[in-house]
Parts: sequence; C-alpha cells; structure tokens
Amino acid sequence: MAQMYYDNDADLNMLKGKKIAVMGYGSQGHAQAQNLHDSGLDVTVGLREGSRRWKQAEEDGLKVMTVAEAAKMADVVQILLPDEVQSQVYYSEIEPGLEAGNAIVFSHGFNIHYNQIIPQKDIDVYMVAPKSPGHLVRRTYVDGAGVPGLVAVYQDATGKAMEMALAHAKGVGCTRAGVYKTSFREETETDLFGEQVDLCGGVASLIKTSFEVLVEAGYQPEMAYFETCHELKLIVDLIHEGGLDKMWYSVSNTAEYGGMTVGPKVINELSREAMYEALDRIQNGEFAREFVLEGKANRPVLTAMERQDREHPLEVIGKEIRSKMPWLNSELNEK
Ligand SMILES: NC(=O)C1=CN([C@@H]2O[C@H](COP(=O)(O)OP(=O)(O)OC[C@H]3O[C@@H](n4cnc5c(N)ncnc54)[C@H](OP(=O)(O)O)[C@@H]3O)[C@@H](O)[C@H]2O)C=CC1
Ligand SMILES: CC(=O)[C@](C)(O)C(=O)O
Ligand SMILES: [Mg+2]
Ligand SMILES: [Mg+2]
Repeated sequence: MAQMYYDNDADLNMLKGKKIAVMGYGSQGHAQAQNLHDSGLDVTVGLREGSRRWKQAEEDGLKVMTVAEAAKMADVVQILLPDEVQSQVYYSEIEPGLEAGNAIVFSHGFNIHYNQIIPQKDIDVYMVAPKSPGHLVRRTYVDGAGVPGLVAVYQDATGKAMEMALAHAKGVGCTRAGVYKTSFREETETDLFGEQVDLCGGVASLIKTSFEVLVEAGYQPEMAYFETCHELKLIVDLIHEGGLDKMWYSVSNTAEYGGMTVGPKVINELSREAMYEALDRIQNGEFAREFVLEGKANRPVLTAMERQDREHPLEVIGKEIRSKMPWLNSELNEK
C-alpha cells in the first residue's frame, strides 16, 4: 500500500518565513499560488514581461515579478510552466537565481525524469502533484475541501525535503484529501499513461469515434452528441462517487447487460496491445523525445490537430447544444 499523509502529518511552519515563487499563472499556477497564499505563506508569482496574467495575479492579491527576479528572491521555486518550456526557462532565468539550500518544486516529473532539467546537487528537488485539473484545485480549496495529491522527493540536499513537500502539499490543500508518496519516475510514467490512454486520449477517441459511427449511420448529430458525450459526465460522476459498482447499480439492467457484454469487444485485446505500446514509449523515453522536439519546433502537430478537432462535427454541434445550457460551468474553458 502506498504511504499516505493527511493534515496532521504536515507542518506548515516548514515554509513559514520562506519566500515561495510560483512560476506561471495558468491552470495549476493560479490555483496553487492562491491556495498557498490563503494558507498564510509568502507567495510571489513569476511571469514573463507583458503576460496577460500579470494583472490577474495582482488583482488576486499576489505579488508579481519577472521569472528571473522571482527566482533570485525566492527560497522555494515552484515551476508551473508548460512542461515543454520549463527546461529553457530554467536554464536561462531560474538556475542563475538559485542558491545552495533552495528548493525547486514540480507538479509533474517530466523534466526531471527525462533529463530536461538536471538540477545542481546542493538544492532540494521535490514534487507536489495535485491529481486534478488546476481549476478544481482552487475551487475545492475555497470550498474548504481539497483534491488528493502526490508527493515525491528527487533530491534531498537539506535533509528536510520530505517535510517541505508535505508542508507544501498542505498549503495547496492536498493533505485535506490525502497525499500519497511516490517517486518522480512513477508519477511521470503513470501520469503520462493515464492522460494518453484513458483520461484525455482514450476518452476523446471513444467519444469521437462513437459519435462518427452514429452520424455516419444516419442518426441526427444532436442525438449522437447526447449519447456519446453529454451523458458521459453523468455516468463518470457515478463511477467517481462509488466505483463501477455504483454505476452498474444505477443504470438499467439493459444498460448493465449490454455494457458488460459489449464493452470488452470495443476496448479489446487490440486496445490492450496499444496500451502496452503507449506505456513502452513512455518508459523508453520515445514519447518524451517526440514531445520535447514538438515543443522546440513551435508545436506544429499540436497546432494542426487542435484546429482539426475544433472543426470536427462533434465540436461544432456540441458548441451549439451547450450554448443552450447556460447552467454549464464555463470557468474551465477559460484556461
Ligand atoms: N493542467 C493541469 O491541471 C495539470 C498540470 N500539471 C503540471 O503542472 C505544470 C503546469 O501546467 P499547466 O498549469 O497546465 O500550465 P499552463 O499551460 O496553464 O501554464 C501557463 C503559464 O505558464 C506561463 N508561461 C508559458 N511560457 C512561458 C515562458 N516562456 N516564460 C514565462 N512564463 C511562461 C504562461 O504565461 P503567460 O501568462 O505569459 O502566457 C502562463 O502563466 C506542468 O508541469 C503540468 O504537467 C500537473 C497536474 C495537472
Ligand atoms: C490534469 C492532469 O493531471 C493531467 C491530465 O495529467 C495533465 O493535465 O497533465
Ligand atoms: Mg495528471
Ligand atoms: Mg499530466
């Protein structure tokens, strides 16, 4: 069983009197910086000159500096920039500001695990990774709850890195929900696998392909959208609350029988092989190399695929249907 920690296992005093710089004010940055600040810690946001989020962070009550200034000033530097830019920004703007005994903090181990950032030996390197999209990290904290998280220590120069990581996780609100101990390698490989195969990639392909099949078979796109996309959240909520068991209990016997017998034919042995192939490419570094090169080339594949996705009939009809549902939360679309 993974080792777990809660509020009582973590001492915020480990971070009191220390200056924390949170680099980036995107999905995770805005959430974790505000949570740490509201937990009574000294937080400065590091951004590039001209960032459209500079004003936002100030309006949220936070100090803002350039990344280089914030790195120089801070004792603890949390890097919440997109993974593909972290290495370049680290070497040009962050590393020159680091001193022995400082700490650098990640919410995903990609750059450390795949050697894109090789930290100097005299600093702590730890991870606090909320298992949640950033906007929910903030929303649940404000509601008095928290999202579960992971902590890991890669380098312990001060002998206090684990205590620092737990304090940091407490400041972000994760120890309210429970924090699991892991390693940079385990977090990186499982996180990439999850988002590629299941959470983001797998689900997106399942939705798109099943939508296409219904539309190609002559059904109205509205019907296809409701069946393959809209209702998915309601089903996933049940799984989230009570596992597959609660979902099977709640749906009709017809859905249960059909789902149990047909599901394994759709996600089948071929899919299992594809999952193993994805995992291999994560473990052997091929995916990392591809993604790093994509970043260095200014994201040509991502740009093209995002455009193709936006033009997909599922997205076109979905946008129209959602515009008739003003109660849907639009906050998550703002990133
Ligand atoms: N998104 C999520 O929910 C999760 C993310 N993570 C991890 O958290 C980290 C951050 O991801 P995420 O929050 O999605 O990142 P975002 O893409 O939301 O971060 C954008 C922020 O980074 C800044 N930025 C981008 N490029 C530069 C640059 N060259 N110099 C200075 N600032 C720059 C942007 O500045 P500007 O305002 O100027 O554009 C913006 O403030 C990653 O390691 C990711 O894997 C982990 C768990 C979940
Ligand atoms: C939200 C999250 O944890 C992801 C899917 O791993 C990510 O955004 O990288
Ligand atoms: Mg993740
Ligand atoms: Mg991820």
